[in-house]
Amino acid sequence: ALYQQLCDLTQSQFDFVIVGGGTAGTVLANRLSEVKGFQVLVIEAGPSNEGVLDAQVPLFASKLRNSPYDWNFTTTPQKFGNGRILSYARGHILGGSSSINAMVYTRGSVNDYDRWARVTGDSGWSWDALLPYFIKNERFVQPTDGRNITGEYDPTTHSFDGMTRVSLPNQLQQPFDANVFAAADELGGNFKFNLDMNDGKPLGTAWMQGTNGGGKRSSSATAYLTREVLGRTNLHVLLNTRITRIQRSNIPSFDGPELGSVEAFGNGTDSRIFQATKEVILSAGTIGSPHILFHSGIGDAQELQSVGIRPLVNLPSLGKNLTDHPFLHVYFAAHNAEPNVLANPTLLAEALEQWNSSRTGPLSNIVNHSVIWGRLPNNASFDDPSAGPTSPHWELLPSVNLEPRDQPHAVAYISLVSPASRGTVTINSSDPFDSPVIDPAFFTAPVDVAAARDAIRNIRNFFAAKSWEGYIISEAPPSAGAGSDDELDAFISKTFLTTWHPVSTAMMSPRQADYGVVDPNLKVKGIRGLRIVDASVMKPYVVAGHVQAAVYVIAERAADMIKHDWSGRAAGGNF
Ligand SMILES: Cc1cc2nc3c(=O)[nH]c(=O)nc-3n(C[C@H](O)[C@H](O)[C@H](O)COP(=O)(O)OP(=O)(O)OC[C@H]3O[C@@H](n4cnc5c(N)ncnc54)[C@H](O)[C@@H]3O)c2cc1C
Repeated sequence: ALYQQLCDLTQSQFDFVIVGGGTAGTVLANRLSEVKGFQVLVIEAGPSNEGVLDAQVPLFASKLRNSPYDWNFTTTPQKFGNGRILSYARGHILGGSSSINAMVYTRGSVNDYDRWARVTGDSGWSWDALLPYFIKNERFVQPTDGRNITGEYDPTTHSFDGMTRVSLPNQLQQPFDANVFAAADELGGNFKFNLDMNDGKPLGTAWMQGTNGGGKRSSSATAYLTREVLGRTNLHVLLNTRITRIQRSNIPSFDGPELGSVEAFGNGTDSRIFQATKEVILSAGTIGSPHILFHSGIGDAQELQSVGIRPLVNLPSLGKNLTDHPFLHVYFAAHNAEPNVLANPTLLAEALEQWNSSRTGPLSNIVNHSVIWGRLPNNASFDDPSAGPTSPHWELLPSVNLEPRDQPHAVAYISLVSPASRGTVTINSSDPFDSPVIDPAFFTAPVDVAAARDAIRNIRNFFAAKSWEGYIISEAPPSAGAGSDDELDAFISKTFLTTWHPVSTAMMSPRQADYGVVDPNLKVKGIRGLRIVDASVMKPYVVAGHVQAAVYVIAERAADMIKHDWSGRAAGGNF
């Protein structure tokens, strides 16, 4: 059942209490409640995703940022950005960030996951071992324009009966899309055509795939918490309720949790304690999970004491290793560029009518229709921060005319997907309602600056291809004319943003390691009965791609681990 507010739920004790109904939390809610003997509670701070148009129409995704469906965090002043502060979106809605994200679906590379397996000592985190979970998660569907998509993807890479809808662009944007692939064929090399970027070897130019199906966003809420799932009598989803702390359980139990209760606050002043008899599972995300743990006395003991929190478990790695992908925009003035639907009220009204009636047209698309993944040259004078030769250093996302600018334009969004910089999440007060202090420390590793320069030079080469003659006029401000390393660095420093992919603040480490936050089974070190299942556990290497697919497989695998650990012990267990 779905409860809109704290006072609607009378039951206080459950087998599992999942904190955060986001991308990972809703997967767990679905999978754990498949076991009829498990009583499962999910607590989400945000409201329902039902009826939120901006969370349904793919091209409206950007309207969800700086809205009530966003936690509206900001970063600390960024050193490389001359003190600039960035807004740092995180989903505050059922489905979490999967309900507000840009819907790009990329799995990452074979090397990314094989590195996780190597550094955690658990082969279950390798690409081959996780492949069944990608398959379990994905449901590939046809685009809504009904075109023949042969040659735009490799069907053998995909699953057609999983949960999260994945598709190709629902309507092509011509001549832009055709030009992208003509330029890729013309230039080859870094840009050569790749039939499917999701087969573990993403390098090259590929058609974009997104978590939208039937012309609508497919979030973890729409895919995993369907009406039928919400109808299960053993699943309870509580909205608009914020968890501030995890505490010692007052239920005496030999194999039950040590920290088995959570402190919950509703939208008013009402508060309650919920008890888990088996496990509390933190799925509050890369920012939310460490934030709750700090206020529960878990983290670096000295840092906690300095803000007046009594330490319970000393875990110095918590909140460290924040890893994110910096983001840049490079603009090119363009002739005949396809119109900006979002900026023209007449076109927007027509497009919305089309979307309402058939889920087709420009609003049914995610922002990008294609993507280019590339690597720094082999002779680069830095230690390679990537996971290996199948992992890109940068991603170029060619797009057209989607931002309010004076001139029609093409734009390349650049994401640096194998960064070496590491930041932190900390707290500066003992009040759990105060925002955490977020420092992604972008570009503090020089190799990240080198990768950004290389990406900018590559997108210039790409748009200089003959295939763009008559379309691209010239590079536009603010990057136009920045040629030397120093000039490029100045442009990067003035303009970089985030791709909103923070991970690793509660990283995995081998079971016996005295660093790290969770073991390879995602159990918090030094505490019984507490797991973390979300993007924060990625061993301090983000996948070289957009991260939601990785979060889905982490959650799917975690659900199997949890079922396995409690199988036979679930009252009336039913597998
Ligand atoms: C604007 C944006 C664009 C993105 N674009 C893409 C993209 O195109 N492709 C891609 O692959 N990835 C993208 N990402 C990243 C991806 O969506 C996230 O990495 C992923 O969804 C994170 O999943 P999670 O389960 O770790 O956290 P989330 O999905 O963020 O879930 C955490 C949940 O916990 C809840 N919560 C937090 N604190 C509390 C608390 N104290 N009490 C109760 N509930 C709490 C939150 O409200 C949220 O619902 C984007 C992210 C953002 C924000």
